[in-house]
Amino acid sequence: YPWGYDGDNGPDQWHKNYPTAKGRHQSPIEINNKEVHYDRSLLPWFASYDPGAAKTILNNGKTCRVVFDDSFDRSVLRGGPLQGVYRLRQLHFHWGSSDDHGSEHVVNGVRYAGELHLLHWNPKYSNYLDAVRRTDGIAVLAIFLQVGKTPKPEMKRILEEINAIKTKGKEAPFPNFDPSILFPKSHDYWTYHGSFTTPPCEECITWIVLREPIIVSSDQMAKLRTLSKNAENEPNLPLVDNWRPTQPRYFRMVSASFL
Ligand SMILES: NS(=O)(=O)c1nccs1
Ligand SMILES: [Zn+2]
Repeated sequence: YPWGYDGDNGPDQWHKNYPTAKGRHQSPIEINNKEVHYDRSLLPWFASYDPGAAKTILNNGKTCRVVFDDSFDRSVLRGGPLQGVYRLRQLHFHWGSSDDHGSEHVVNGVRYAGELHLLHWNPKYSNYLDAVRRTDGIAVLAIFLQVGKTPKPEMKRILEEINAIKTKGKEAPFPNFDPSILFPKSHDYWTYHGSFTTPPCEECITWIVLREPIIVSSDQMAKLRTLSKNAENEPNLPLVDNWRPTQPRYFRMVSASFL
């Protein structure tokens, strides 16, 4: 079923074809200091990524995604709230139509210009599709994009490829890339149990949301907005505002790794 982010197939309608979208463990959520619980037993998280695992970059009409070889424990995330290692499968972005919004998670009322998601799956399950059916199947590391004067040079590599994947379905080789170069200095994080922020919205994700945003320039955000959600031979529809509004937290605890 075609779902999207606006009008009749937007986030408020997703539940009609994807009933889980109205579940009790949906993402994204608002993270408010007053409701966060500092958990001193939370461990630091570690990413050990092999640059050689990077394969391609693509525009799927919904986001810009970089895909990695996840056929063995080649690029993994471990520690933090996680048991064992989780395999890096892909990274992608969410962004707005202007710099004052675009992130999915909202921190103390602050919306960032965008949000980077690095998706990992638990290899204790036989494959990715099996992992998305398990509450501990997926781990997503989320990093906010904040607009500032001194852009992160490491974002350049991804943005240089944008011209090759302008329209839906376009894909380009993206070899030799270690996404940990995009990480901010601090590894402080919040963590909670939630879902995919896109349909079918399975509730299988341990979210690890970094407190420190990475700084991108307004031009870099504008570059992302030059992507189109239509295919090459269709009328141009800018790919912008591909973020889901925050969902009810219900009885979930958001834990912080920092005081
Ligand atoms: N935005 S997300 O990381 O929850 C995601 N949706 C589909 C694949 S990965
Ligand atoms: Zn995402």
